[in-house]
Amino acid sequence: MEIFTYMEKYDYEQLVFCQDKNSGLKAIIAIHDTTLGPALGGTRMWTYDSEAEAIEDALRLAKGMTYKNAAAGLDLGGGKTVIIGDPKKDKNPEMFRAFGRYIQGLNGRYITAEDVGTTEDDMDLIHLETDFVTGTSEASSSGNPSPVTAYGIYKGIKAAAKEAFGEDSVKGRTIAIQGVGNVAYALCEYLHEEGAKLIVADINKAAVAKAVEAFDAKAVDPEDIYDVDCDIYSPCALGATINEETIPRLKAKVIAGSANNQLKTTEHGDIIHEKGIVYAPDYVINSGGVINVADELHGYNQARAKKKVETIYDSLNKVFEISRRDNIPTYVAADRMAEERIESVRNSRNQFLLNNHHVLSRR
Ligand SMILES: NC(=O)C1=CN([C@@H]2O[C@H](COP(=O)(O)OP(=O)(O)OC[C@H]3O[C@@H](n4cnc5c(N)ncnc54)[C@H](O)[C@@H]3O)[C@@H](O)[C@H]2O)C=CC1
Ligand SMILES: CC(C)CC(=O)C(=O)O
Repeated sequence: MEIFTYMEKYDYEQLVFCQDKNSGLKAIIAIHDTTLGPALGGTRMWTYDSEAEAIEDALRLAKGMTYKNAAAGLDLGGGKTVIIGDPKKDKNPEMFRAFGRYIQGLNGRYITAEDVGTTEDDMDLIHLETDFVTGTSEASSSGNPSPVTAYGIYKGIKAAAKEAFGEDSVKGRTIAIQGVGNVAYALCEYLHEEGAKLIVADINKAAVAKAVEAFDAKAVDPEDIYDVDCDIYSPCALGATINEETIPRLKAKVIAGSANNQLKTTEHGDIIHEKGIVYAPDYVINSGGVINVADELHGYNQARAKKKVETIYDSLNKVFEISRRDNIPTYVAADRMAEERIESVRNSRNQFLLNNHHVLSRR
């Protein structure tokens, strides 16, 4: 990958490589766009096959955050970090403290949070070095975002069910859930409570066993989740599972889950649109977590955050309406919504304004 060519093509602002030999830290912070405000996005720790794969993941995830934060109506830009390593084996406190110092060095251009492979404890370690971190265990913090993300996914599944089946109840619907980690386990609780029939798959057998036991879910092998008879497919593991290989196998009328970057390419979004599948754009339906942690920046209020998360239902209705009206795929409708908001703010910032950080104010 020609990195500058790629950054220029998709308008990335900054890519930061962080290395600390002492702790083994190898992290990449990608900042996509800060038109709406500082870039907020989680830190993912994952075993990548190559450095190129890690860079690509950081870039794609950061751009997704720009659109997610814009579509959610937050005054925040988009960024994301990936730490290269196995979260089960390679973590140590010094690693997260070193990472915290790199974040501090960005002086507020980037604010981090949890994502796959990182925890509240990791955020606490980062917090020893910087205030530009959310989702810590402090009483004033919003804590782990996953349960709130799950609540937003539940509301979003209901909006998508209404679009596809004419009613938003999931009672009696069969829902195939890929990955039963932090978000999906909490999601299963909501769906089970309302009477949905659940089919689950995960590469972690213990996670599957827990869901089978708690929600009377049916378990299938990870590779078989695309073939099951279901009304709704809910991708809640990693991205790119909607692709040329899986689309012909999917029987669901709705795709709605928490994973980021679910479409392998935009072409796959076009194909599912043509097939009449209702796709809830990933960054709209999974914005509950970021809405929750962003609330912290104004002094966390749980009730206020929950109320805002519930607007995911209305945002998706708006996306479906635009998609129907203009006969465009839902991912295009969502992109338009997000881009219009960013553009309008960009255009309204066309006058010079002296602020605390401007070179003139140092005189
Ligand atoms: N945690 C949050 O608040 C948010 C999470 N997301 C996204 O939602 C997804 C899930 O996040 P979490 O639940 O926090 O992560 P997690 O790591 O707790 O759960 C992911 C689960 O997927 C499983 N998995 C991985 N590869 C798989 C495969 N090929 N087939 C089946 N299962 C597989 C893992 O074993 C794990 O149990 C991620 O894509 C994340 O980026 C998006 C927004 C917010
Ligand atoms: C986990 C969230 C708090 C932020 C994020 O990175 C996301 O929504 O993907």
